[in-house]
Amino acid sequence: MRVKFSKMHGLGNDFVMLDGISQKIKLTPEKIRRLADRCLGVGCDQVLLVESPRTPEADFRYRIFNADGSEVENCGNGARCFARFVRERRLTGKKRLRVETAAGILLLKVLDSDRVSVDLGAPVLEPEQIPFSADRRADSYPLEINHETFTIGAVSMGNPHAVLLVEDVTEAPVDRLGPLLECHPRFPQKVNVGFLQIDSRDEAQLRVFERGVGETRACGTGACAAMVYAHLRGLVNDEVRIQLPGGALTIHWSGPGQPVTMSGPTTTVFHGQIIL
Ligand SMILES: N[C@@H](CCC[C@H](N)C(=O)O)C(=O)O
Repeated sequence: MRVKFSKMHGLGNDFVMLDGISQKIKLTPEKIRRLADRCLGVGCDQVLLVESPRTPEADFRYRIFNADGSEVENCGNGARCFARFVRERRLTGKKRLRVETAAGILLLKVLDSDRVSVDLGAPVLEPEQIPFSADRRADSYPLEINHETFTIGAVSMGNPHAVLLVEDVTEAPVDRLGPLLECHPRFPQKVNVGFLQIDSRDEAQLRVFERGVGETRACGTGACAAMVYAHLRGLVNDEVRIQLPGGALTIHWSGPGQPVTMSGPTTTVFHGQIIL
């Protein structure tokens, strides 16, 4: 099967974008792993597949696959690239889009200069819905890893996130703790792990070890989860500029029950074809 794709990225979090409306595409975990492989395929953190919606309220459905082949619920940087992709591929001319994901409907607004803003809805904080094993909901939780206790925040932005506060993000033990936390038994569906340094009430820095990928240059839902945790702890204002290794995102959240919005850039790198 010969498939057309676009290679895109949001702050260096990179994607192979597939139009599953104009072409018939049958993906398997093995094909996804090959597409994502940086030596044997195109190379990316996530493969994103655009399909027709299953509900009349949405313009499109988009499905998200991590580089390890697993299908996941949400991807913030991917949502921004999706909005640009469907317009570039002339699948729509709309600047406001409603897109169906496994996590529900996202509202996207195409702004000027290739920027897109995403309304990801309200964060989920109830442990069993994250899912995270805890007796009751709390702003932070003690978590034991190899006989050491860490304090974490647990938030779902449609997909699960753990957030740890660190003094210095450049020195954060991302490579050591990331894989241990990703597969921690208290997160039965595994978890994305964010290491957050607060610089002021309006600025922070973040590195994310992504479930099913490893450390990426940026994680949109990770930045939203980090904002939610910092806000719950009373450390930041309602709007924060979060600096990730690949660049900055602006995140807005005014508190529990309110939607989180994220805005940031999108880049198209090249278009190609591959035999899958
Ligand atoms: N890069 C993403 C998140 C992609 C999915 C994540 N790895 C998961 O397994 O939930 C983003 O920008 O949000």
